Amino acid sequence: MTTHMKTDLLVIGAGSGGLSVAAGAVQMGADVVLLEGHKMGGDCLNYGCVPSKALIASGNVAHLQAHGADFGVSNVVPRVDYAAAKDHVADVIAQIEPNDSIERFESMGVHVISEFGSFVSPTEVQAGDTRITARRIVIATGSSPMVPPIPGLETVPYLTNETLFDLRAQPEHLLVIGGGPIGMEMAQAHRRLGSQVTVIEGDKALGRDDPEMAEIVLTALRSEGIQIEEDALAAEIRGHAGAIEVETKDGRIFRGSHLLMAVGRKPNIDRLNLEVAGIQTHRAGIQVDESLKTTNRKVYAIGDVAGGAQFTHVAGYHAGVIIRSALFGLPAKQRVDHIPYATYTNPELAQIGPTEADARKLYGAKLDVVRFDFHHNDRLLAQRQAKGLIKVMVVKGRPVGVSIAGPQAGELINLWALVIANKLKMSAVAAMVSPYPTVGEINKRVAGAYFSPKLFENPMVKRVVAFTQRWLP
Ligand SMILES: Cc1cc2nc3c(=O)[nH]c(=O)nc-3n(C[C@H](O)[C@H](O)[C@H](O)COP(=O)(O)OP(=O)(O)OC[C@H]3O[C@@H](n4cnc5c(N)ncnc54)[C@H](O)[C@@H]3O)c2cc1C
Ligand SMILES: NC(=O)c1ccc[n+]([C@@H]2O[C@H](COP(=O)([O-])OP(=O)(O)OC[C@H]3O[C@@H](n4cnc5c(N)ncnc54)[C@H](O)[C@@H]3O)[C@@H](O)[C@H]2O)c1
Repeated sequence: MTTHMKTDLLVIGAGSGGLSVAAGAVQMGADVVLLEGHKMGGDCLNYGCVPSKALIASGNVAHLQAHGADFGVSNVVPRVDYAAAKDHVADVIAQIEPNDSIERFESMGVHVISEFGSFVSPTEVQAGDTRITARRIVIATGSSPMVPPIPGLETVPYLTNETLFDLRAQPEHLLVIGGGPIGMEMAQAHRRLGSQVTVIEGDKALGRDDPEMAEIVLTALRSEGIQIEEDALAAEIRGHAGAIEVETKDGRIFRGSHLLMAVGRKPNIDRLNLEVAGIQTHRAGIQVDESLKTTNRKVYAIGDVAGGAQFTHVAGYHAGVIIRSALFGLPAKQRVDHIPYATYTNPELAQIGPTEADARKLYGAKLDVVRFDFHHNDRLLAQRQAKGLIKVMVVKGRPVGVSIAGPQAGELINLWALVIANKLKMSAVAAMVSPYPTVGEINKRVAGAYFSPKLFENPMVKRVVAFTQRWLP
């Protein structure tokens, strides 16, 4: 028997985006129903950011143990218990889980229904035995690993981000198809935990990033023993559990014990019955306008399913944009120029705004690019980690883009996220006093590098100083 409900706001999907909308809207007084058909917390908590960063942390500990000698502490061969590392991953998830739990959201006043939702009309969604009519609906159903139709793939056991973190037996040799962020992060974590690793990338590894910055990371990863094969499009897969073979289009053959597929994502739209609600899609996801409204003006789509940048902080940002519009009826448009992202390899890779090549196309001769090499940073020298580069793309004194490759790049980009979000100038960064010796001094030093030619190589400044010095008492 179907129960009927009415609500102000119906949120479909309880991942990074849906939870943020539900929490914000209910605390502002809206009546909110939240549907989750699988696990509260979505991909980020269960199969994405959280487990991947926890496994990277295990790998980093092993790496430190093996590289103490440079610091006067003998190297040891780390004794890795892969299953125990996975226990650590599960424990980290368990620590964060209560924040995303049904109990927490119900205690806030959200009505949570543990069912998948499917549109039955432009304003109604069926979830199990419940039919919900809502004034506004938010689709936040995320994405899933794309599994391409490579001949033979269906005949071998393979891992995705949804199964990797449950694997208890350490892969002897992990083959990773796809050299994007998922592939490279998991390749390094496994290498550091003692597996042999081969990355098979059809184009360029870390190909969305500035090639000069990506190269810094790839060189470091190769030096740890990760085999990274580029222009290696996987074309055929053969074998069985423990002995898998990948053949590329140009005939190269790679053999390993396990296979991880990390070739991108597909939007979770199959169950939604979008046609009945008049919601159009494209290849990457649900079609949305700048205010994140779909082709059904009462329905929004946010996060991964909206087909733009696929990051947890983007889903959270989208939530803020649509709350303004759905709850207060105010105009709200998303910005994309101020969205940073980072890849948590070691060294890390971070980006905000256009890369140097894209900025040159956009701004031509108006663009200044300033660089600062990490080997000038005393703190990183003390830690024997002083390899990296920051590049800032500046137009008329304002940074429009920043690329960072090096230790803590993901932390360093935070300052530039503030600067670009608030359209601050390079002078604001140069005016900051940064504590010595910190890695963060890099940000101030690159701003200094922008001004130093203007100050130190300027004949007018030299003339003014010489003149003033003659007259100063
Ligand atoms: C391995 C990996 C590592 C990552 N690392 C990072 C990182 O370090 N930093 C970062 O910013 N991002 C990272 N990401 C990306 C990040 O996980 C996603 O961008 C983020 O989870 C998207 O949030 P979302 O709300 O759009 O979707 P999700 O978090 O995927 O949530 C969608 C939810 O909707 C539910 N659902 C689907 N269909 C329905 C339906 N019909 N009815 C009801 N419920 C439904 C799903 O079960 C799911 O729980 C990573 C991703 C992966 C795979
Ligand atoms: N640190 C982070 O924030 C983080 C970490 C992991 C994932 N993510 C998110 O998840 C998304 C998906 O990550 P991803 O790494 O799966 O996808 P991706 O699209 O970024 O990279 C996939 C790679 O696979 C390659 N590829 C595709 N088909 C291939 C084939 N047949 N043979 C060989 N290579 C092939 C592509 O050329 C590409 O380089 C990211 O774009 C990002 O938004 C973020």
